[in-house]
Amino acid sequence: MSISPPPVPAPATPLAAASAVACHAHKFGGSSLANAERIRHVAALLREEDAARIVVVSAMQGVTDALTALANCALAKQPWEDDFRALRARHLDTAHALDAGGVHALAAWLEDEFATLHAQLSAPKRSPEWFAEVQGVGEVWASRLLHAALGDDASRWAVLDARDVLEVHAGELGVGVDWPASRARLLAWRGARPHANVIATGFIARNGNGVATTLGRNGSDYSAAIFAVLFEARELTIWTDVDGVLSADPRLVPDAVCLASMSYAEACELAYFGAKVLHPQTMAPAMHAGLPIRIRNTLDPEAPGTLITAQSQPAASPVKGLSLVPDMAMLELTGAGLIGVPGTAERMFAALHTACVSVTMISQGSSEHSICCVLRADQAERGRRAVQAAFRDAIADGQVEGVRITPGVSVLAAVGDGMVGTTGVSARLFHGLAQARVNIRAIAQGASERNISVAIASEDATRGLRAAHAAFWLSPQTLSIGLIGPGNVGRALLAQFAQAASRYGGGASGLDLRLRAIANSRRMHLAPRRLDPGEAVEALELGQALDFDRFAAHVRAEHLPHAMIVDCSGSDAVAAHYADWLAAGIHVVTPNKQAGAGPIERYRAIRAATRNGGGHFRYEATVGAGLPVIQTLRSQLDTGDELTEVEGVFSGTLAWLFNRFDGSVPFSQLVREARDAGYTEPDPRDDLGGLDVARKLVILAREAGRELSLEDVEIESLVPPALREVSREDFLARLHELDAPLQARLDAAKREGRALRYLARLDRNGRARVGLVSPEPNHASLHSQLTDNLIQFRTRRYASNPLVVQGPGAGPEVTAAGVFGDILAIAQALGARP
Ligand SMILES: NC(=O)C1=CN([C@@H]2O[C@H](COP(=O)(O)OP(=O)(O)OC[C@H]3O[C@@H](n4cnc5c(N)ncnc54)[C@H](O)[C@@H]3O)[C@@H](O)[C@H]2O)C=CC1
Ligand SMILES: N[C@@H](CC=O)C(=O)O
Repeated sequence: MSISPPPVPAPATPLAAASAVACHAHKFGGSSLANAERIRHVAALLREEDAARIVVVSAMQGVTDALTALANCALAKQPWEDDFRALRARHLDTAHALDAGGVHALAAWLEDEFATLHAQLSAPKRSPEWFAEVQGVGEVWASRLLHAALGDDASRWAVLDARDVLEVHAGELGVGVDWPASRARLLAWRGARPHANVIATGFIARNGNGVATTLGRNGSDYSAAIFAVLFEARELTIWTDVDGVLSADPRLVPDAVCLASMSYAEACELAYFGAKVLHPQTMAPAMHAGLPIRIRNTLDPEAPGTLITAQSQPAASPVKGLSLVPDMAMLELTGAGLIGVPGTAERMFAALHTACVSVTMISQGSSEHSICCVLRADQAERGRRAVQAAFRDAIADGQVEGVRITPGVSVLAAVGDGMVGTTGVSARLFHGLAQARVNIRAIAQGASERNISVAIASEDATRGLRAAHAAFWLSPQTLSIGLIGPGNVGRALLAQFAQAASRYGGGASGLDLRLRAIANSRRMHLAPRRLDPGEAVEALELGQALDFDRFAAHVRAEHLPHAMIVDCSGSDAVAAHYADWLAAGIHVVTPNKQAGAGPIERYRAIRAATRNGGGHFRYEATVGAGLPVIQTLRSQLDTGDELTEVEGVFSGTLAWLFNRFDGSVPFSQLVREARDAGYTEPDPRDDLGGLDVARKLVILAREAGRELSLEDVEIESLVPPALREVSREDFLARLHELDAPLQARLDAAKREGRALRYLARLDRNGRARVGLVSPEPNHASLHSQLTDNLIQFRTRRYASNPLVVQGPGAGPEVTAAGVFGDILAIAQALGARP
């Protein structure tokens, strides 16, 4: 789209010279003037500035709509008195609050105003001028309210009713300004009012006959630009209730960012395509006069806002903003008879013009076999009939197939001066949309290269907008992370996240790990943007009841490129969700062995989900905690080797216990110490009963392609039968019952000059056993220490001398590091260079 601003004739007598001061123009919208408190706040903002000021005001929030409704009711002879009284009361209340001492006689003045309005609404004569007078009176009231709010300073301010000065006419493309006449009137008006500062009414004006009129919806911004030019202001600040122009609608894109600067052309493109920036008409006088416009937040005046000037400032992204126009329809004219025939487009668009149908986007392939355009949905049927009528004969002759309307369409536009001459912008947009599975129905890019527009199904619109935003504003390696299970391991992981925050916050590495949700067995907390890892556990205390579906849906945010759930629980109930999460594209990382060693059908479903294009699944920390056990095995298998046997110490807890157990301290006391150190499973019977070791053996066997299950493993339990079924608390209370049988095993081993070790073994025949043994004195397990795991792989390549992985195999820190490593490995697979 190209906007050519209407000419703004140079002043015959410079007004700034006439008024002798260069001023700064401000415009306050209805939200900034919603009540007495806001109006006082605006007055305070104005008092802070030393320069001369011209301030253009809208009506108080909602007042123009209320006046329009009153006028419509009066026209339709429907009751309007109640609404009139409410409007009067609202203004009088505000007047009393702002002019309590009656210094400005504001209430009395307003009473007169409302009496006039009442008479107007009751009058039998109704004309367009009448309507404009009723509709525009809110700005007159607002200007007086703000004047009163200036208090002692008010004497330095004059109030300007724009109808005394601003002369406009209905132009072909909207309201046009009669610049020479307006300038002359302003000079005359100014001559009688030498005040340094002026409050002018927005929205309203007069026509050449001196009759009241308005500048159309959102006309106050236009008024502000016109007055800024007329007063030759250095800059125009438009005050609103947001921080500036955002990269996309923040209600749809939570990650939308405030733009520091943009060009007039960018602002026009965005405004036209649905972003609530400024109406393009507003920009026209400013563009012509080279007037900088700044958008600022009344509620946060310190925020720098967005500066709109002729020159686009260089920015990180070639795209400045994304906009979305909903409620559109696509009209398509197709037929072999269109090919190479001149004048087809002219006929189609002339028909639409005659039917008063506005066209938003046009697309035609070079084959000329079809031509399509996007229209407002409520004009689509009218457009279809018009085009059908224009091509009636060609349709009857079969040269044109017909006119088709596709409803439910939205137009998504990427806008930016930086797109001009930059390669790869459309590739990024289309790739982002493709990743979000958004189908593109039609594409348009003008030769200005400032705008790429796509027509997409409205049901995909929000997802498409978010995906496109992520493609341009976020690192493509932004991971939305949900953590389940902030226990020993989960908390250690949070601490590691906190420590690495500066590295993985989307900075130099490009990788942005965003913790956005946390859950324990009872509660969850979902953060819209980002959770501070240092405060996540505390936030959980105030969370809501755990609901896995909502948790996963939140983590899989459409506005973020990737989603990951990190399960640091030991729960089977959580593992039961993995296949669904993976199938939905959510990556899963876990130290929880329940999935890798759980029912074989579930394991197969998980594998199938990852194979069929789902998320990545990594669970390195399930065996050997932070040790590279699974990846070592994988790299052998992936390079063509074959596992024949695996044997070793698979439990950090049992390694630590039997490294320490020499009879000097009861076994039960050592178990308590291991538990306190965070080595044991949530229920230490999983370690002592051999289940934890058996699970790890199953995981490795399955990794090597064997369909082993827990039932296939011969397990020796160190837990006496009487303690196997009791509650965890009872078990811990009766731990001493382990002491005598284990002391007896130790004594027997010592008598043979041996020690005890709990070993796991999968032999070449597929036999799997875990249990307590007294190994030969030269066995490697006797030369390990503390929580050392020792995993010996015998493969075809490592046949006579096994491949050994050894090191600490339990503890929150090393386990969390293993989990963190898996997260980074997935990020790397997604393209990050952590
Ligand atoms: N501690 C260690 O050295 C190692 C632990 N692991 C594994 O790490 C996992 C966690 O171990 P720890 O942190 O020591 O356990 P923990 O008992 O300290 O923490 C478990 C956490 O999971 C949560 N949780 C339990 N059931 C849940 C459910 N149904 N839904 C949501 N949350 C649930 C709990 O609320 C708690 O926050 C276990 O699967 C364990 O096998 C793996 C390797 C080493
Ligand atoms: N409890 C387990 C923790 C790691 O899987 C162990 O002691 O090895």
